Amino acid sequence: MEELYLYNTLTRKKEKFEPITPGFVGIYVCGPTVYGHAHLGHAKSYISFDVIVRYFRFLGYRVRYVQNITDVGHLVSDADEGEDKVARQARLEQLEPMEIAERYTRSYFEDMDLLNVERPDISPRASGHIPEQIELAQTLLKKGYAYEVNGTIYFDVQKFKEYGKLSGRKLDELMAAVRIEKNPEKKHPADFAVWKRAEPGHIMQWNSPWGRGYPGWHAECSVMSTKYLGQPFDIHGGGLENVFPHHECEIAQSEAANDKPFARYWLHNNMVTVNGQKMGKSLGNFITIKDAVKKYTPLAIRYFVLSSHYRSPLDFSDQALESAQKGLGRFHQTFARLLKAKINAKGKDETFEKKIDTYRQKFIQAMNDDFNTPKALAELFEFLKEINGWLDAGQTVTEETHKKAVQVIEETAGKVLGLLPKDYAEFESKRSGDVDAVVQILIDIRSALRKEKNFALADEIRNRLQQINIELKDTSQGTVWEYK
Ligand SMILES: Nc1ncnc2c1ncn2[C@@H]1O[C@H](COP(=O)(O)OP(=O)(O)OP(=O)(O)O)[C@@H](O)[C@H]1O
Ligand SMILES: [Zn+2]
Repeated sequence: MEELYLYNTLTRKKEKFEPITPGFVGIYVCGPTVYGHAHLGHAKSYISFDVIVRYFRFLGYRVRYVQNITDVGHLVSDADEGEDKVARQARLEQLEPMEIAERYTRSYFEDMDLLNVERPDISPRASGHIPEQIELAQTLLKKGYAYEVNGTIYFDVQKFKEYGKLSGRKLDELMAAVRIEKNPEKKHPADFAVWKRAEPGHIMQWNSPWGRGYPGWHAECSVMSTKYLGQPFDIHGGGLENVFPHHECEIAQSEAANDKPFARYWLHNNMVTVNGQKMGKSLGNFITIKDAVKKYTPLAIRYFVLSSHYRSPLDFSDQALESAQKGLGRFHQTFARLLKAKINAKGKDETFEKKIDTYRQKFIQAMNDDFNTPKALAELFEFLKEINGWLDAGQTVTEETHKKAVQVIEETAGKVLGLLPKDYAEFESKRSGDVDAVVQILIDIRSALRKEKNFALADEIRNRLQQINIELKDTSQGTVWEYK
């Protein structure tokens, strides 16, 4: 198996990927908080991890991909304060919180399907794992890593010596950095709620050994990842802004509760920005995927995301998306040209086969270097240039080599990057076949008209075809046609 290197936020370096169980990869990625339609920021996160999962599968691993749905517990402020995001939206739309969660979960999957993002293997919901989250709080209390104040269970960060190892933050710095009003219930300002008591009027609440309450935001990811992947598991992913506090807290509570490392590799995607500022629901500077697809094709959005590295920020602009749309258009055009090319010899073309192997290898090399999609795409463009050269006049197009070129594009650009429409090959060959047949009928009628000296009507056929970019050429072998 190829050697794959990935950048691990935990160790701050690129490391060779070694699965915990040979041949298997367990990956957990923080999913959306379902209180609004997904935006282009989400597109970057979930397209990036989709390609990562697809690439592991391409390498031959069996992957279990778990991505949660946050339908409870994510408060308006990441620091345990304010209203629940889903409950707030329910109040605004005058619906049940679970109606909001259901509506936006469906909307999320609709959008991801459009963007050709494969569905995770398991999409667990926070509200479906309340007993597990209560159990986590109980274990932490029993082991002395947590304390109860009036029905809220706080994690005691000072008890967990490694707190800060992911984000590189130190407890005393955190103490100094707290700007928000100090919560008198907490022993240290960085302590966080594993379980919270429900204040009067809080809609989503459950029974617990400490009275009515609801889980803290970080608890769901700790319990749902390990429930389905075991502890430790291979890869934990999410957006960069979740390193602190979310992922730092997940590590603390899971490692404290189970005395085992939590996840081996931590992968974080950078942000989609607008004029340099993070695109976010709370910030109101977002473009929903539903709006974006009114102007750009879903695959152009996907291509836009993959044209920068997942760890690089990506600034949104109409201009950038327009150029992505054009770039992908060129890509599809050449691929269509390859599919439609006339094969004029049997067997293979050794020289071109070598080139195909080289480009396939270069694609793999780029992806093995921390999933470098911009580099992989650049290699594919070079490959397409070569294909154009190969197809240009006078070349022999051999059957086997043609098939191999198509296959390599299908597996790299299609299977791994997801940039080819699902039924592309079928659609293109069927469409070009139909056009061929129809134009041939017109060519035959035109010849008959010319024989009858009805030149006016014959010319009309030619001119009308020209208006739709189909050019007829009268050669010594008869009339042929091509796109202008
Ligand atoms: N602008 C963005 N660029 C890249 N990833 C993002 C962006 N915004 C959110 N994400 C990622 O999408 C995932 C789900 O985010 P979530 O729905 O919980 O919150 P959010 O949309 O960031 O909320 P808000 O926009 O209110 O901050 C997270 O992993 C998050 O890091
Ligand atoms: Zn999470």
